[in-house]
Amino acid sequence: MHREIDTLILTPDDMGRIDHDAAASGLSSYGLMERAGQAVAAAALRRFPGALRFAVLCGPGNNGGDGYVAARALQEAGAAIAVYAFGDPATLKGDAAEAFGCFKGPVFALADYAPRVGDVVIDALFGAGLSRDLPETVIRTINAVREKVLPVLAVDLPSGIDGRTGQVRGRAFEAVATVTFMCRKPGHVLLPGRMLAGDVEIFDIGIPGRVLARHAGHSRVNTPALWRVALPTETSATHKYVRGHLAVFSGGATATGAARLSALAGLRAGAGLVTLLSPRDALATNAAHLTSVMLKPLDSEDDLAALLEDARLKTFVLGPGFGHMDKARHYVRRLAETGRQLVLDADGITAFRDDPGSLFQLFAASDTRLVLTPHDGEFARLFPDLAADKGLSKIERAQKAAARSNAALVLKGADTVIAAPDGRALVNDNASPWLATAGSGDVLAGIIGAHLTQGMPAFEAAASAVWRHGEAGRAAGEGLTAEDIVNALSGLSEIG
Ligand SMILES: NC(=O)C1=CN([C@@H]2O[C@H](COP(=O)(O)OP(=O)(O)OC[C@H]3O[C@@H](n4cnc5c(N)ncnc54)[C@H](O)[C@@H]3O)[C@@H](O)[C@H]2O)[C@@H](O)CC1
Ligand SMILES: Nc1ncnc2c1ncn2[C@@H]1O[C@H](COP(=O)(O)OP(=O)(O)O)[C@@H](O)[C@H]1O
Ligand SMILES: [K+]
Repeated sequence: MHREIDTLILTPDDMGRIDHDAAASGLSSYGLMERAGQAVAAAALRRFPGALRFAVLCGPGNNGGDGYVAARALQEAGAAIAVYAFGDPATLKGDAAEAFGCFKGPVFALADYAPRVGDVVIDALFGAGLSRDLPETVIRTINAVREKVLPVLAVDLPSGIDGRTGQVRGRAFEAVATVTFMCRKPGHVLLPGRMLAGDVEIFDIGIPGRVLARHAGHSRVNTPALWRVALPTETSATHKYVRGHLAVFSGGATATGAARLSALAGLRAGAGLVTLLSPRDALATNAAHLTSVMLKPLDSEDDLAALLEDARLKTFVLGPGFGHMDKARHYVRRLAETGRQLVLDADGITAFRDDPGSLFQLFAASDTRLVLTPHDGEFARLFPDLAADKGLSKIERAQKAAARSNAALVLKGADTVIAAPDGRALVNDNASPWLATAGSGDVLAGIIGAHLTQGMPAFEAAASAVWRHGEAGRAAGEGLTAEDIVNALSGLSEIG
């Protein structure tokens, strides 16, 4: 069953406020730590029944406190353990000091840990509180553990991952699995953190949902439950114009493939009709490759103006293989001024690199009608300051860009983030690495266009399209081409 907290992404700051609030409402904070440590021990025993020894590495804060609880629980279960501390455990405070006090056994200095084959490492050095690059002693330990290729179970986050951004602070453990508490943090879903965390187990340590909800921001993992209600419903009264008419701009004679991929994807993703708008010099090439997609000549702004007299044409995709920067800008202006919805991708984005503000201005005063689908390189062309700000997480970067452009923003990659101007953000996690193939982004643009033209709001259209693109990539399997992603779209079982 879907539970709201399974999709929430909370920053370490959110989590700090939640802890504080939970304590203020009478919940024992040591009780939370006790349950956290017990969950870690249970995961360790379940995952590593053949461990010769659990090396529990404990840090100077509450993450270390969880480690001492886990060490005690493992000891009580009869497992062999060895506990190593970074810093003097006598200086621990609060709950962590209590957890240390309850552990009866020797604690050695971290620098003395010599990893040996058969060890399973429980990494309780740093979690949400990591605030700067790791100290040298810890880096040496991580290197020694990695050298011996020992399995690591991380508590909350692998040490070295910044929980807010997913970036590595100097060096990080690579965990087989990570046990975290209540909700995922950005560090579990954004790269490279996601790769280094392994399987993420989310354990409920008993913080009430109402306390979580009070401090939860607008970030979620992209799942169908979040947009399923906005999906178009098929009834027997459906006809092709109800399902919308999507138009895709083709590039010139030598660059037509990308737009055809978008167009075909649009049709498979449910647009009732799709028309490819093609320069005359590319008509013959396009015609030779198209059957169900319709074809119309279009060479100039005047041609476009005539076309736009048909009010049923509400949704456009511009960018894949388009080529002409001036034309792109002029066409986009026309589309904006006549109230059309637009997916702007690839060359369509690059066309505004010298004056991104002019693009944002065109779509500023309305509901969200623009979807921007940049990869990192294209993003930097429209939002150079945000791209350069290394202090921002990918989620924050996308949120700021969406607000500035009044667009639904799809910041692509293996950890695609979809953001809305009102601050909502979804991180996608169902994409297979095989999606990194030429034309894959063109397919995505077509799916988004199809969802828009069927009446979904921009943010939901984009989020559901990214998810379907991911599912289609999985279904198509290893070695897929962009054509395979398109074909897999129609074979997908009902969403979610
Ligand atoms: N509700 C929750 O969120 C709960 C959190 N718990 C645990 O508490 C952890 C967070 O605890 P803390 O906020 O104490 O944070 P951490 O234990 O992650 O680390 C904080 C300590 O490390 C120091 N520090 C930070 N970066 C350092 C660096 N680069 N070099 C040297 N020292 C550094 C800080 O000064 C502080 O003493 C979570 O990750 C989780 O494991 C659990 O106890 C259960 C409840
Ligand atoms: N390593 C990866 N894992 C999963 N998805 C990826 C990966 N790399 C790229 N993608 C996805 O593949 C698509 C590539 O789009 P894009 O960069 O525009 O490429 P192209 O222009 O070749 O179509 C995007 O949807 C992106 O999110
Ligand atoms: K940790």
